[in-house]
Amino acid sequence: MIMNKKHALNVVCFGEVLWDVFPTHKKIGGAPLNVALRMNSLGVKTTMISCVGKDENGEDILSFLNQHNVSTDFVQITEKYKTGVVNVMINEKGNASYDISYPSAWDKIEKTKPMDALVSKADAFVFGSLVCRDEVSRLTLDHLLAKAKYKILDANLRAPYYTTEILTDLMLKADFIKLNDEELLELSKEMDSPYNSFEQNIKFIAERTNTKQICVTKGAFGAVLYYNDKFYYNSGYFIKVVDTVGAGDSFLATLIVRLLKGKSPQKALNYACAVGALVAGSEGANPDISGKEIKKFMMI
Ligand SMILES: OC[C@H]1O[C@](O)(CO)[C@@H](O)[C@@H]1O
Repeated sequence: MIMNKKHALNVVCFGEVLWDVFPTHKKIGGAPLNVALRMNSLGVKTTMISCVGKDENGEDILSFLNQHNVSTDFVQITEKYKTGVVNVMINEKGNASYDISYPSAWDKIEKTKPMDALVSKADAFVFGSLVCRDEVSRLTLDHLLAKAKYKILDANLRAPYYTTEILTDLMLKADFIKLNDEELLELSKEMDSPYNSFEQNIKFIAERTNTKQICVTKGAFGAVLYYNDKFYYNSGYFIKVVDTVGAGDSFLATLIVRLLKGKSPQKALNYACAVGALVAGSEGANPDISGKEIKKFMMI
């Protein structure tokens, strides 16, 4: 990755845009969209590649993104499929589970020529595994991965929509992998890791997938960053959890932006953990959080 503090950063996020439907209300969501919104709030020009249906939910997503200055030039509109909707269930600890409608418009992102130039010029390209559940979007992603210069995989495993084969392929192509602790364990086992420790499994995946940068989140207990052969740790910030929806997405967005801006890995990790905690302490995936609020929270 080329660290460049001077030019204005621009990032492309690829994948699901949808409405998270909670028992009493709905909130905008989709992991790559959550990343795009948070990066944008941190001052990075972000473009979303996705697809919505020709319906009210789709119009609402487009206007939300436009209001928040996330470019929608590459959000396709289809008459054949509905805009994505996800039923979100929150348990007593604030942890979420998802019922993700299929097929949704974002399963059908078609490859176009102008996307190639957009992606090849971007400082970073963010994608996840859920978007691979349908062949149309998966092939488009595969094509774009060959163009992107810094590829960030946010695994975001959503059962039953992934296979170890697809995951391994995505990890092999990625320059940076983000997992949570459960995902690390699951993937290490699937890949026949002989280890039990966190660090050994991270190194194992790094070697197997030829990836120098891996970050693993640990919920309330912070995160571990393996960055060019060194480990960095943050043990978490205390927050009363409202719901964990999108906390990992905002964490990743913040971490990547800080690293791209040339901050030290440790400082970038600390800042990202604080943002993740603040999101978990608010409703939905995309609460507004100011720089002032983050700094104040980190001083507690
Ligand atoms: O992307 C699938 C689901 O995961 C989330 O992004 C949270 O990480 C939700 O907003 C969405 O419904």
